Amino acid sequence: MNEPLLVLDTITKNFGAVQALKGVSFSIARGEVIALLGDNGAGKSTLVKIISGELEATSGQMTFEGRDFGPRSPSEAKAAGIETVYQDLSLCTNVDVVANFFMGREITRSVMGLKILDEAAMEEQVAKAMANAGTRIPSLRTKVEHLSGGQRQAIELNRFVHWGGKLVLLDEPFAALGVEQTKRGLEMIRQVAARGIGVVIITHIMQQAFQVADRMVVIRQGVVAGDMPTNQTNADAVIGMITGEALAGAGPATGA
Ligand SMILES: Nc1ncnc2c1ncn2[C@@H]1O[C@H](COP(=O)(O)OP(=O)(O)OP(=O)(O)O)[C@@H](O)[C@H]1O
Repeated sequence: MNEPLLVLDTITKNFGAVQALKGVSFSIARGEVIALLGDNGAGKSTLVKIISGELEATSGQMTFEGRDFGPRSPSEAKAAGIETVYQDLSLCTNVDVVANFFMGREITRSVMGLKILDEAAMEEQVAKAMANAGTRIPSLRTKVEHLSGGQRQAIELNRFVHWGGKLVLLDEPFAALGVEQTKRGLEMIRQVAARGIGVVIITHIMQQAFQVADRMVVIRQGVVAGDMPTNQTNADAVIGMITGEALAGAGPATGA
């Protein structure tokens, strides 16, 4: 049962002459939150896109739940339970929360031989999912365009969990959010992980990484420059790994 959720083994990615990833290996356990850190251009987004099926690796292997994994499209990754959650890019803003939750998976019932949407049943399921996650939205019939960035993110994460997601990828999820919404977002990530879901979060904000992650993986110039449990490192050591000025294997943490 202790097998990792996702294993990356010597992943490379070339864009023409640019070697964006030069052999990246690490793994993610169920229920683990990994902060993926690195300077601009280090290769973080490329890596996340390979996991989510938006890009194909040039070489290397991945296994997901012990099986070979190499999604050729985001929908293949999604079918396996892996998804990137964007703040609002994948929500339809001109329809309400319930419609977004069920997009493509609507519950229908039959009335005189005609299939119609079972709005009441759908609303009940969304309300339950939101309540379980402690997310409060004034009305589930509100169009998403009237909701805040934080609320939209909460809807996306709830939807992911509800439909059996196993590994969620978040690329700078709080870039456009205020302090309070960021705090709630970080709490929500911990709740998602507590359900056994793996989480990979790209962030440039060290404090967020230390607040939410179990492990830090630092990418520098396309290779893993550091991979350590959060409680065994500190901000100075991580910054050193990001910039390449680290004393290799920077000693034990003295506090973040
Ligand atoms: N589609 C592409 N075509 C060509 N080069 C690319 C492409 N995507 C990324 N790169 C290059 O690959 C390298 C890694 O980029 P990537 O976006 O993965 O970095 P990142 O760590 O996510 O950076 P940032 O924090 O700035 O988003 C960079 O040198 C970038 O210019």
